[in-house]
Amino acid sequence: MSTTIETRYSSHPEDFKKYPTQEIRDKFLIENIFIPNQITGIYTMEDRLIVGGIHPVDKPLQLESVDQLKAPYFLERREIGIINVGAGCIIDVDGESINLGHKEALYIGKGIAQVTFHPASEGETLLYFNSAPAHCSYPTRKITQEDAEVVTLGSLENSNHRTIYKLLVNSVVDTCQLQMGMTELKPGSVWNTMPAHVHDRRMEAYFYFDLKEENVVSHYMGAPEETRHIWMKNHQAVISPVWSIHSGAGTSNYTFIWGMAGENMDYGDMDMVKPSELR
Ligand SMILES: O=C(O)C(=O)C[C@H](O)C(=O)CO
Ligand SMILES: [Zn+2]
Repeated sequence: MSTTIETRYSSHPEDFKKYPTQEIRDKFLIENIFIPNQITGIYTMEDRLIVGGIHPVDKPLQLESVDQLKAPYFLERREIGIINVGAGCIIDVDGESINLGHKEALYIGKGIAQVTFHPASEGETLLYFNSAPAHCSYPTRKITQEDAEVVTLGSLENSNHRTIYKLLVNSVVDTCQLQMGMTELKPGSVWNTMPAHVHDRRMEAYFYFDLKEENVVSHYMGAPEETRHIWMKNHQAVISPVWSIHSGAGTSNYTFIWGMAGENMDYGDMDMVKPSELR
């Protein structure tokens, strides 16, 4: 088996307040996203999102069903969004070969039985993915940065100047409940998602990359009135339950992928929190 998925259960916001550092890390941080010649991930009970990585090195990897799904194939009742954070590579989707470049996204809908990831001919193959339960089949689509809905937010003065590429959102592609995109911080800016927000309608996962070995991100989570932080490195992901803010400050700029699943498909549906209200 080259596909291994670990289950993580949900946490109550009142219990979360009592967690020591290691328990917060064990329950929310995903430290090892890329394992050579493996497809690995976490099946979180937060909206049943699967968060993972695909890292073929010297052989193609096939997306296989896992025990948690009790399904003949992975996408029998699911959709998946994949964002390439490594070298350009080929993905076979039901016999069609798709070339996916760096920072491009691929949406594959429910009902696709055969998905194979090939190692890049040059450079590392690093594919980050989110997968959510799906009620109907939408067509497979590659989404480039040119196809994305792009917004630039923040300012250098507030250390939060960043460009948001909305890749898998309902103005760009049809999905059942998955939304994904990528936010690039400009040099000199370190804060993402500040002012912070929550959205009871959708959980979220963040994956940090483009971060040099010596740099880290302090990711903030928890209810706005009682936050905690998790120190994160390059190529690590974090689960954000619906009651939690999700924001971070790095020791340099960086890029991150956000992905959401849940009740609605409205990217802008956020309950904003003023920086002065955070505790
Ligand atoms: O930097 C930001 O702000 C974001 O990227 C916010 C995320 O897209 C998000 O949290 C969407 O709900
Ligand atoms: Zn959010």
